Amino acid sequence: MQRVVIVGAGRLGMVIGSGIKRGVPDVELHFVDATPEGRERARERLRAEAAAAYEPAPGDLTLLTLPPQAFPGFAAGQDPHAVAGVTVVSLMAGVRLGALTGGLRSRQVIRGMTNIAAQVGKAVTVLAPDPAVTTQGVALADKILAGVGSVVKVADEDALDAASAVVGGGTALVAYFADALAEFAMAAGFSSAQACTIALGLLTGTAELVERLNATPADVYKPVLTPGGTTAEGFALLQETRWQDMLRAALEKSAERSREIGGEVDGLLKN
Ligand SMILES: NC(=O)C1=CN([C@@H]2O[C@H](COP(=O)(O)OP(=O)(O)OC[C@H]3O[C@@H](n4cnc5c(N)ncnc54)[C@H](OP(=O)(O)O)[C@@H]3O)[C@@H](O)[C@H]2O)C=CC1
Ligand SMILES: O=C(O)[C@@H]1CCC=N1
Repeated sequence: MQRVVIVGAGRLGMVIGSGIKRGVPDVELHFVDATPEGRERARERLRAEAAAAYEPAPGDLTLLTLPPQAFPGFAAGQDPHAVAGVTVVSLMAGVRLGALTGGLRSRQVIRGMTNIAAQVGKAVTVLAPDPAVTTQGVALADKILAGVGSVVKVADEDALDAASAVVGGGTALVAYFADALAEFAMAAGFSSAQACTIALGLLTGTAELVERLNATPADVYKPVLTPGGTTAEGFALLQETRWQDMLRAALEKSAERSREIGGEVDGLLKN
């Protein structure tokens, strides 16, 4: 049975754990968490083993879902010989490969980013392996994370700061947008349940169209803009207010914060 150890039973750790339980067969799920509450959460909700100390075994896949700033303290307590036989995937925003490999004193490390859609098997996970990770290590990470959604591999870890913004935070942006649509429907007199049905239909219907038509999102929105019609009128206002530029700027802010967190963690590791 493949052991998967999730370090950090917080929001992301629990979601990934539940996605793995649901979507990946023959996995023995273990949690490590700093607090009794975190460990209890993992035991109760996921019926997983949970411990305070990280005790890796050769062949494990370890997923790091700690707060980035907690990584240096966590890494300092680890025995590099024990970690050597393990493939480690960090899902922490900003923490750079150099910090991960230096902190853990192992090169079997992959920097990744994912999102909470893992809970329903629909995450996108971006992986940037350290060049020294074995083929088996990459294949193991790929197999487990493919069980909770799609996997995208990149050679340059710089893409991971953008991924923090658009992949990690993207679910929040999409839900925030859908929330505005639902709010509009409610303000127009639809009940909260009806507004939710409308928002959900828009999210799933649009996603399915993009998928089934093998299209891009732009391919899907353009045919709705009937010349002289209602949607084009509203879109004109969005374009006037440079709404897409605003969204890009917000994503760039998030990516910048990811780079900044990377710097903070590098600083903590040096001290
Ligand atoms: N939330 C999300 O949607 C996403 C989060 N991420 C990344 O996941 C990581 C966690 O985020 P999130 O789940 O939101 O945060 P949470 O604070 O909910 O989870 C972090 C968990 O780690 C535990 N923890 C802290 N220090 C240690 C330690 N030394 N050893 C073991 N466990 C520890 C915390 O325990 P306690 O609370 O008791 O301190 C908590 O349970 C971050 O690095 C974030 O960048 C990435 C993509 C998406
Ligand atoms: O906001 C954060 O820092 C984390 C990483 C991406 C999503 N949540």
